[in-house]
Amino acid sequence: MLEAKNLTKRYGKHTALNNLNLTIKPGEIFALLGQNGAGKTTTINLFLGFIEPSEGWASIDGVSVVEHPQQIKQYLAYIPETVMLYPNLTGIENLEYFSSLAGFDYSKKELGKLLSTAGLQPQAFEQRLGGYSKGMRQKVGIAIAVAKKAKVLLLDEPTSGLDPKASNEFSEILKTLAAKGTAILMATHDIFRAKEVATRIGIMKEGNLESVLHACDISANELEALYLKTV
Ligand SMILES: Nc1ncnc2c1ncn2[C@@H]1O[C@H](COP(=O)(O)OP(=O)(O)OP(=O)(O)O)[C@@H](O)[C@H]1O
Repeated sequence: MLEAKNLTKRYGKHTALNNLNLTIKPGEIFALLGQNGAGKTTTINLFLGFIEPSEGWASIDGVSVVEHPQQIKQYLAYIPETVMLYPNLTGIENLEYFSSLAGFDYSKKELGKLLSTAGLQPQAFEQRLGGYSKGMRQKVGIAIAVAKKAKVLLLDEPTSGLDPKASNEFSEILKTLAAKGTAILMATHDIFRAKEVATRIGIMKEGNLESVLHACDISANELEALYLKTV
């Protein structure tokens, strides 16, 4: 479970995130929408412990991000817009390396199964990452998250630049992970993808979480209209 309580980040006089109160339960996919500079990445970076809050706190399963940064790293997986992996290693070698860093020792067969579950085609397993498409790299990122048994998945613009098919596959994988109990927070500019994949959607403006909706209560067109009205 992800929790933010009065979470605030200021840079000098500028408030990047203002008094965020948010709980994301296991099995939930929460999509954060908002214009450039709304505070989406700041929110994710506070959960990751990349930056410290000015006020309030962020926690994962009740464990404070600021007080227990090492413990938090075991709980979460992060998929940025471009997943950073080793281009000279193959898909399976990257997965092996990153899961061993997290303390897991998988057999080749288990690693292959993890990559398959993330949607990667078997012929790509032994190919170097340098030749992978963005969608393929995202799948290795997902496989790493599953290999780490991450309770929480943080994603920053994960589908930007993916073609519609890859983006759709990615959404399906997120839904499968959520169904297994992962709590997912995803920052995105893609209103339609947010409506399609998320259980709840938050719209941010100038550091404030202006509204939170259940995806099932609103059509994509209504969401777009509300978004445009809010930002
Ligand atoms: N290191 C920093 N120093 C000063 N201001 C910062 C810093 N990082 C972010 N900001 C400011 O905080 C605000 C929120 O930025 P943030 O990156 O969270 O927005 P965002 O919603 O993720 O935008 P985008 O969609 O462009 O990624 C912006 O006004 C940004 O300029």
